[in-house]
Amino acid sequence: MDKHVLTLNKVAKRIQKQQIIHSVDFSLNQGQALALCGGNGAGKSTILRMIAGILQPSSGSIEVNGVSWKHDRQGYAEQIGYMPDDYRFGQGLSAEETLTFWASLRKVSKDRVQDILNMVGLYEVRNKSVSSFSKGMRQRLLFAQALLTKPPLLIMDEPTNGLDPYWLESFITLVRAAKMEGHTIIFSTHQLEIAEAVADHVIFLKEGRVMEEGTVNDFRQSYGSHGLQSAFHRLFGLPGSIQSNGGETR
Ligand SMILES: Nc1ncnc2c1ncn2[C@@H]1O[C@H](COP(=O)(O)OP(=O)(O)OP(=O)(O)O)[C@@H](O)[C@H]1O
Repeated sequence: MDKHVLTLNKVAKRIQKQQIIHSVDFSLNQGQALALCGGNGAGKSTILRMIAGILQPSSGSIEVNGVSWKHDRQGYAEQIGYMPDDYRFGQGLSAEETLTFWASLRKVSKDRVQDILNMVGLYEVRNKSVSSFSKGMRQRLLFAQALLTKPPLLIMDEPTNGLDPYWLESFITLVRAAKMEGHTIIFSTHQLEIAEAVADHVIFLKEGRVMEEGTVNDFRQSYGSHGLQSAFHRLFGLPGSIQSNGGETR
């Protein structure tokens, strides 16, 4: 039997009097990628922040490789890399200085910093101030820091926001390579084509509940060739939905 890298067991989150996440269960095996999809406010970031240990569930449990944040924070932190949906970088620091700072905190070698700058296409601009970077360049820097320690679990909140088509392609290649290297990946996205390109498993969330889940193939079998788009349209009631018999729009 495959060993689960990530397990969520009846995870719920209440903030003040609002139930943000209702009992969510899922697990992921090594090398698998899971996409969390859904409209604005569905609860994607909240789930990812709980997995990243930034928020604690109100009930239920989360384990990464059998380690829970509650029982072993240091051990848990070593299991994960987290790419937030937004981050305020230190003023005036270059890309290389920023990554070197994170690398020193995590005892990562300087060689790894150079390798990863190369990998995400920021090597040429490594000495430029991050404050001069575009959104897409900042996203690539955040992706680099999440992968610095080669963590077993990579958590990414809207990783492709602001990427142009070239870097979107490159991102897909990087994520596929990370999977091949054995990283397990969970990410949120509004871009269903990204989910389709890299995810093994997709979960649609609405108002903090899992509405539908399955493999990309499961969605194709249920909804036709535009499986994820059709499921999204059905769940979120957008016009122009695609019929289940093979992708004709109404
Ligand atoms: N600290 C908080 N206090 C109160 N409500 C919150 C808090 N954090 C999140 N929420 C609410 O929880 C719900 C889920 O938010 P979340 O950011 O997880 O959604 P999301 O699916 O990531 O949305 P988006 O796609 O817009 O980023 C929203 O209704 C949001 O307003």
